[in-house]
Amino acid sequence: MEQRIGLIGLGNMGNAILQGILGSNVVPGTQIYVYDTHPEKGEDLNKSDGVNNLASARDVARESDIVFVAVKPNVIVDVLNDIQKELKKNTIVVSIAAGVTIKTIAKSIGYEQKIIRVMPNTPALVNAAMCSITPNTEVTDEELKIVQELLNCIGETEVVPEYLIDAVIGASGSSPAFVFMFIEALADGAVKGGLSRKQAYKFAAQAVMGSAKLLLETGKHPGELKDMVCSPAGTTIEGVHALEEKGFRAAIIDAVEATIKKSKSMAEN
Ligand SMILES: NC(=O)C1=CN([C@@H]2O[C@H](COP(=O)(O)OP(=O)(O)OC[C@H]3O[C@@H](n4cnc5c(N)ncnc54)[C@H](O)[C@@H]3O)[C@@H](O)[C@H]2O)C=CC1
Ligand SMILES: O=C(O)[C@@H]1CCC=N1
Repeated sequence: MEQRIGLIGLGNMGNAILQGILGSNVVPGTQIYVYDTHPEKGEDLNKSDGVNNLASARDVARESDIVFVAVKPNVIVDVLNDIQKELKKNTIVVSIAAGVTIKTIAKSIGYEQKIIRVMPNTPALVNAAMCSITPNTEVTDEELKIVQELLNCIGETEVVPEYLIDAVIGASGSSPAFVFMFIEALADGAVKGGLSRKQAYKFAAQAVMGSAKLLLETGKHPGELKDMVCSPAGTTIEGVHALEEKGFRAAIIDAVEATIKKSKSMAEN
């Protein structure tokens, strides 16, 4: 890929995107420009991968054709206002901030700028992210494909209209936290049954990963896959009953709904 890539913010997500791109060799390190207010985050990269660790967000914006802005939602507007003058007409600005709309971004950098909102998740750290992608009307199909190709370095992508990003946050942006709580609870139960903590995490995590893989690869309905586990008068149906009694599904739907509500309220502010 000939585009020069910028990354502003090298925290959990910025660093995951950077490592994914570097690992895939889609773009060489020398064609990547980064800035974080903690410059030490980019220093080692500079030495080992040739990544350009620059002195300001403005410098990154000036050098890049595609700029990923991976800072927290409460600072993104300041960063966008800061870099606005350095953007070229064709520079694509990619925001991964939760609850920050394309309109808010455009207000800072101009309504004619090419903008893409992406909602990734932390499995990006192991190249297993699920990312939604939403371009504004200035982005061409070819440009969208280029950004999709970059994001494929960290996982899977789906294009969605902007009004559905809140739901994506519930389903995949925030949900890794819920899944980790589930794995922790499964392991706690297994430890109660006598399994060592270390083995309990391995059994529980592998079961979650394997189940997700089974669903994705077979395309079967989750209910059908659940039924395949439940032998008549067996062990699993006892556990299913216990979960239903405790309102397991309703608790998860409530959690996703709470996430969506918060995301919408952030967008309104
Ligand atoms: N953590 C997650 O699971 C997900 C986060 N996001 C979004 O990703 C964005 C970043 O989140 P994280 O990586 O988790 O946060 P983080 O706190 O790990 O990283 C933010 C980074 O930005 C740097 N930074 C702060 N102000 C800056 C500035 N003015 N210029 C340059 N760098 C600056 C910080 O030093 C830090 O390294 C947020 O907007 C969040 O909504 C989206 C999906 C999932
Ligand atoms: O909690 C948050 O706001 C971010 C967005 C999605 C996951 N983490």
